[in-house]
Amino acid sequence: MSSDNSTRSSTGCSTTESESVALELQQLSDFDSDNKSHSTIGTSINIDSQDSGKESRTIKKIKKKKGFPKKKLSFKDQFLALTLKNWYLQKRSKKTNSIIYIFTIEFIVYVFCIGLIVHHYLEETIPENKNPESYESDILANPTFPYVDTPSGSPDKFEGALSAMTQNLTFYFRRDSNPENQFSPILTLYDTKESLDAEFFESYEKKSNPIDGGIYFEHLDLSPDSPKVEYSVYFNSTDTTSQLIQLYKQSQLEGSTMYMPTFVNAANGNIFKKLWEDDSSKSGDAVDITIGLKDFPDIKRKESLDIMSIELPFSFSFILHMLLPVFMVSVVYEKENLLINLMTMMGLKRNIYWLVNLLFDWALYLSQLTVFYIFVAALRFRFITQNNFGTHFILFILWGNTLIAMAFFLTYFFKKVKSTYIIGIFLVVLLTFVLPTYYWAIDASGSTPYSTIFILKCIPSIAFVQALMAISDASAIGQPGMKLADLSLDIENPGSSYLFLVVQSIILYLLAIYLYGGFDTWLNKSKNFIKKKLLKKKNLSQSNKFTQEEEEDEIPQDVLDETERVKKCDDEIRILGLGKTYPGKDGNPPNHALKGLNLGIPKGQIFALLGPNGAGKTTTMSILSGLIPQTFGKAKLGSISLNKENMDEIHQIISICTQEDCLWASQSGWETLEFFARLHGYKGEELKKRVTQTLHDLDLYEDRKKLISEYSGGMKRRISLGISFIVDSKIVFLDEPTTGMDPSSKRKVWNIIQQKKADRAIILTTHSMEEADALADRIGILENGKLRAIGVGEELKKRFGKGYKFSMHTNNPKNDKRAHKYFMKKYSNAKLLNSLACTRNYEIPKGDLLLSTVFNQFESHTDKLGILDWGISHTTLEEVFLRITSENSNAHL
Ligand SMILES: Nc1ncnc2c1ncn2[C@@H]1O[C@H](COP(=O)(O)OP(=O)(O)OP(=O)(O)O)[C@@H](O)[C@H]1O
Repeated sequence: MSSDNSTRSSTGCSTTESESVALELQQLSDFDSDNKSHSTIGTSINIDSQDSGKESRTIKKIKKKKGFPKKKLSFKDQFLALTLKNWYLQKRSKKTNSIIYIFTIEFIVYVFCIGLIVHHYLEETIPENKNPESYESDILANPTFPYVDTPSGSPDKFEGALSAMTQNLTFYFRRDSNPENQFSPILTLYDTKESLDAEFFESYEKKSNPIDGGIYFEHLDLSPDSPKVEYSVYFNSTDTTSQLIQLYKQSQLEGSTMYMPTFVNAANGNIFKKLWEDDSSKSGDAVDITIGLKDFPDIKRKESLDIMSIELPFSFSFILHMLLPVFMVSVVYEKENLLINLMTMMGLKRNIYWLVNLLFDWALYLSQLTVFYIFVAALRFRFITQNNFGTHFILFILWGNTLIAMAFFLTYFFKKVKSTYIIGIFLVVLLTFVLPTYYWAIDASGSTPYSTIFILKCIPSIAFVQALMAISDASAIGQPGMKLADLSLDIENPGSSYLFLVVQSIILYLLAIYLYGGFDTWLNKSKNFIKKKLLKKKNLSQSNKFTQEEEEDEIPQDVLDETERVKKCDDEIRILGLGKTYPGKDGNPPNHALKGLNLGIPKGQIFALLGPNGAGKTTTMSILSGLIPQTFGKAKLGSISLNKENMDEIHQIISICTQEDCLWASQSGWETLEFFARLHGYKGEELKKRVTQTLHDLDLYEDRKKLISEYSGGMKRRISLGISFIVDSKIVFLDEPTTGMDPSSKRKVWNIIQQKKADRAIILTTHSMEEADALADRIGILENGKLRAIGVGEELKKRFGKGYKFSMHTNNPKNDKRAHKYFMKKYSNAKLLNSLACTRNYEIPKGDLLLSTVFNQFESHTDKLGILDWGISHTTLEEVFLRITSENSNAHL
């Protein structure tokens, strides 16, 4: 088996491909003179970025020697290009974000309209004192208040009241209507302070059947060991009564018949009585009694129901949460349409991409916040009038930061815009209603352990809503509002939520950076160190496994020659032993998609990489453009070695026309090209000229203002091609650039590619043999991850073609038979391929035919044999392709 599969190498030895790869890798020192490591068979397979430190030193040297492109893509240019692109997209974001915006706007209108209606029409009247501060509440706070007998008839009523006091009842005394009993108070019980207030106010307004006073127990604990009582005495605030207060203060009570002190005495007397009745041993002990004096309510304040204080934590947190899917969608859209990859391959630095997105998200967030503040300020909601501005503004800023961090982090897990919308809205409902309601419920129970509150506040939305609720509560009716000084780090205080939000945003940003590979350079160094130390053995065994499998294949001479050439050449693109193994999934074995490719492409050349589906063409392009890392092997683009550390430099010298059209549907053709040109630093007139010229070349100038979504498939393909040529890159990758184009567009595109090749090295993959024939200076046929043939098109046809194709067309069936007889007589080795309606096609083996002889033979017999038309042609590239690929697939069977 091995002898059958061996082929003669240039030195005359029998060589297999795996040996050759090993050999090639041993000679990597020629390929990269500064890098002398990794040259043994086993370890050389895994060269990737282990030598990153050395590599960067190497690059610097080479840059000096060969003149690395002086014009580096600048931060400013990239920032400006991205900002303008985002601005164009935002202008038209109605299309992409319409559902969210409509939903949000409707909700805002709904909430604020209800707020307005309630604010203006559902007013509540609250009685209160004109001057509530006029009496000190503790003037009677004397625990050893003297006992005074209550007026006749009243003690019984106090008894009843006191027994009911355990339920915090309020009561008042009304003068008996019988003039004889006018100093005998009548006791009336009320169960709420509000109803008592209302009764007092009515009595004050009517000035008839006046109420003399009342008592409202704020605190009543008659436990024998530590009794504590707190109550307020209401009285009618007439001049006489005011004087009485003065008298009372001076303890000039003897002989007084006035009611107010009497009430106090009565209340105290009965409290003591109640206490000491049960335990006479305590008789005479001091009891902690706090007594306040309250004027009758004498004015009515109209207070509208401040709906915002009640619903704001939920409604506004919902509105702000709705920005989460909006933030996510813009990134996921660019991920789904491979736009982030395209922009990166075209030289965009990822950190600038995220920075511009961050700024745009902030702009959107702050605009929503401004709308909110304008509304609440215009309507004078207590949330804004009562609370210190800093308390809520700081909270909203911290929340904005956390929300954006959360959006960045979550985008990593989404691939499709549709699922982002659906799951995003579901998340919003969960985060704004379900979880906070749960938190509210358990918080209201008052017995939640600190640890539970802590865990719940680890969810960013709960930390935010908790703080918002606390600030709203602090400014609810009757509350003074919140000041910055009120904030603390206590877990139940909103201040702790601020800290939670800061920590959460930092964690989320770090996670997002990690997931998107922001720490890769740093991690790679550590990983490589560990790999070197610990996993050396594992790598060796994996590499050998692959090598053994490959030993069964033979390498054609032209491929071997190319390998030798690449080692010594100075081509713009040099690929040596490049391989890719995709890990096996769901129990499938790993897929060796590329098995040691050796190839060199000089400047000014178009190289067509042909191959059947799954041959490894796109994998090759993806590795070279840095989209995926190689599993083994090396490549150099210009003077830069292909590895992770050098990707930024590589992206500055390459451009790509991807297999899929990676375009923004809501950008115009002009804007798309302008964006990529700006990315590469073109400005002003030069930029305009370039975009105009490219659009003319692509025959799209007339349609430049149309949105990409209105372009046909062929037009989109042309714009994709335009992207790869609008910048001055040294290396261009064209992945099936003319798929779906009509023949005339195809030819135009071929012309453009031909014109642009002069100072570029171009790799073209295509399934169109006609295209490869028309464009390629050299052709490589890839099959099952290996190069099966390489050379100039004509050479390949000669080498792999079986001979010539001859066809003739006669004027009638009789002549058709005669002509066939004549032909077979002259070329007995020829094979009739097909015959239909007086047209016959033959295949003539190589070497049997001299074109001048054929010409003489048939030109002189055309009239005799009734031949209307005849022709002879070489084997087509398609036949070569089919032959090479079918031979190899047969060999594999
Ligand atoms: N991300 C991936 N994960 C696993 N296997 C992959 C992945 N991408 C490609 N492959 C496999 O690698 C092999 C080469 O695929 P590739 O896309 O490079 O072929 P291709 O020559 O470009 O094919 P086509 O002409 O259809 O575009 C195929 O077997 C394919 O299934």
